[in-house]
Amino acid sequence: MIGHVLCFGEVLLRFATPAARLTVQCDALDMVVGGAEANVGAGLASLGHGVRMLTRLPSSTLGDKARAVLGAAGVDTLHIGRTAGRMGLYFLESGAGLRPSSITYDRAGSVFANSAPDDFNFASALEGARLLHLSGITPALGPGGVALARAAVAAANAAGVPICFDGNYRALLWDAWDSDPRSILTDLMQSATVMIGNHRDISLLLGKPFSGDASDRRREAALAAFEAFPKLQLIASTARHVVNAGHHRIAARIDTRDAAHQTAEVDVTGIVDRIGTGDAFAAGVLHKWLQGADTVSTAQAGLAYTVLKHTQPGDMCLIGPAELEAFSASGGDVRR
Ligand SMILES: O=C(O)C(=O)C[C@H](O)[C@H](O)COP(=O)(O)O
Repeated sequence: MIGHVLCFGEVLLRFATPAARLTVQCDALDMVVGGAEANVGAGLASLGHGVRMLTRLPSSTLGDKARAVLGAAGVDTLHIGRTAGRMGLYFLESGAGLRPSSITYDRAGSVFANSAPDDFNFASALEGARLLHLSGITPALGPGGVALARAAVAAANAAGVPICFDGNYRALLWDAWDSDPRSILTDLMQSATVMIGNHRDISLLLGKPFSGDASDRRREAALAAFEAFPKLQLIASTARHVVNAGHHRIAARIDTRDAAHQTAEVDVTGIVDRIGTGDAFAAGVLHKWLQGADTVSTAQAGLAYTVLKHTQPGDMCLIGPAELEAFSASGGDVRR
């Protein structure tokens, strides 16, 4: 495979209560395959890019299921290692109205979390790659996850492959061990060319407050990040205002060293599934970044892909390029 995006991270199974139900009210849960980096990979593959997944899965029917779903999305799964052990899981209790959804992780000791850098052939998976995508979830898994993220980044640097890093801050994971997210994430960000994250993520990284939603605050944060991280070329973020669980207002923003563009806000009502929408945003942005597009069309594609994901159940956005290009903020009637 040549010219692919390599996605590195844990693939999970999600077990979700049906719409609006509490766990205590359910006898059955819906199972889908997810995981932040896998979601970005499935989105990019659906948009027509070559994508390879680098991870490790259990040699069980659960691992088979995860690999089959990625393969069906068009992702190259040949570099996925298999070994005895457990699958990382997460449980989603679906919110409704003013009651937000909540997530319970059950992923400690998974095959991926227990892996060592030597369990992966980074150099071979990166051969011919245009980009390595990873996120702040891998180092949040514990000291072993930090070692994995560092090894992936070092291998990409050695191979001259640019890196996209999605902050994906997960307090539940960082708080579960004696972690120092600022120093770990700041160190990884030194190697990033593309950052998916907003002014609050930059605040965490730099230890400076950039609160407030005004556009100039966001620009100030972006410029501080460009100064702190020498390789960084592009920062992509969303501005999300939550009205209730089924209604958000979302804008997309792209900052480069010398330009910024923030789209108009889109009213997203009747949300079917909010999980994975950040990853869909990343996929939409990278889709255009890989084409060398300008800030305006990159922001628009990120916005369109994340808005479209809100209409789809599951973690992954499997919408193709034609529908992405045809997206209009006012929706439309049945196409026939
Ligand atoms: O939390 C994790 O570790 C996961 O990987 C599970 C989900 O697949 C992603 O969290 C989705 O992320 P969003 O696109 O930000 O909703």
